[in-house]
Amino acid sequence: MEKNAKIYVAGHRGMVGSAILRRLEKEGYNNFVTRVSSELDLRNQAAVADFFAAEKPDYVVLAAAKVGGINANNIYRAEFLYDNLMIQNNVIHNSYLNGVKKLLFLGSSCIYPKMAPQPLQENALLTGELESTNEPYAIAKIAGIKMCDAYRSQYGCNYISAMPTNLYGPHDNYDLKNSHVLPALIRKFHEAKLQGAPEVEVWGTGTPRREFLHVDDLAEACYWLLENYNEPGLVNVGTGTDLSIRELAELVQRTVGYEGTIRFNTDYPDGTPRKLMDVSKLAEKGWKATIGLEEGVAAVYAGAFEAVRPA
Ligand SMILES: NC(=O)C1=CN([C@@H]2O[C@H](COP(=O)(O)OP(=O)(O)OC[C@H]3O[C@@H](n4cnc5c(N)ncnc54)[C@H](OP(=O)(O)O)[C@@H]3O)[C@@H](O)[C@H]2O)C=CC1
Ligand SMILES: C[C@H]1O[C@H](OP(=O)(O)OP(=O)(O)OC[C@H]2O[C@@H](n3cnc4c(=O)[nH]c(N)nc43)[C@H](O)[C@@H]2O)[C@@H](O)[C@@H](O)C1=O
Repeated sequence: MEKNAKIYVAGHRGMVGSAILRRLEKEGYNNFVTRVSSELDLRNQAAVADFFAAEKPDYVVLAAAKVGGINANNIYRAEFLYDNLMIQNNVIHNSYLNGVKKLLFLGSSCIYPKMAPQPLQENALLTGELESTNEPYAIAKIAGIKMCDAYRSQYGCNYISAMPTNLYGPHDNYDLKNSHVLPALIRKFHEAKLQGAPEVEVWGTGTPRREFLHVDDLAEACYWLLENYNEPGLVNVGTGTDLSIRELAELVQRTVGYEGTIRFNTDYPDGTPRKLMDVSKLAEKGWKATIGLEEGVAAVYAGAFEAVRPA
């Protein structure tokens, strides 16, 4: 990308968008276009069309989405499907209409079938049934991947799709009901320590396995992809290692220094039993994650409660 290129980072206030913006700024890019959702609701077709026609960005990073953990995905099923389809349809189609040179679409590891062989290879897409708790979100994200590919094949658009594993980092969402597991556990253990509570509730059985990538590593990968990657289909972004939710809870407990016990509440769903990314496609091209989980969680915990956002 040219250093003076005009780059629209959609969702620049979110965890991922803000990390990508920081990474691009570090590289010397300074011609950004941004809008918060109250200024530009990306579900609004006419407003998005006007915005693209007026701003004419050269590059687009699509990090705006309706995002949440297992509980939010399961409850707000209509919003996860409608909002995400509308946002990505409007942004991708208007990028095409306005000659955007390259667009990066962010999906998620939940696009893969619930029982796909592990580690999850890119070619597992659409080979089996999805996990029910996040099916609406996954269907929207799969549509986004296919839309990028269709616009590439019919119109020659250079639109690429990256599938990050579960993420954490600065500007995460710490809402106890709607967030992902890692910020939720950091907050729960932190508050239990402050209050001297005897136990912390962790959802599900503790046996599901997840992989966690620091968002600064994701931003590094996205920068690399924007500079170097121009292929159809999807590319996984992760660390290639996972741990059980029980092990994760124990890691957070150690980090926080909480001395009570952990209680698993099986009224909450486990979701997908395992989601470990096969990251060999990116590794073969020379990219790999650098921030270890213990180190990343410690750094996030140190800064977390400055970054808590309202529910
Ligand atoms: N967090 C994770 O663990 C993972 C995230 N991803 C993907 O990464 C991307 C970013 O996620 P993340 O940063 O975590 O999410 P956040 O919730 O932190 O940020 C999402 C951003 O999207 C914007 N947004 C939401 N709805 C609208 C709308 N209707 N109009 C305009 N903007 C909107 C918000 O803007 P505003 O702040 O202005 O309201 C917000 O800044 C998503 O595509 C997500 O699917 C993929 C895998 C894992
Ligand atoms: C990134 C990915 O995130 C979502 O999928 P998920 O990985 O299942 O999400 P999660 O982080 O919320 O949970 C991971 C595991 O952890 C357990 N768990 C324990 N205790 C808490 C807890 O307190 N909060 C939460 N949220 N989970 C907990 C929880 O029961 C589950 O077994 C997708 O919907 C989709 O949005 C997506 O793309």
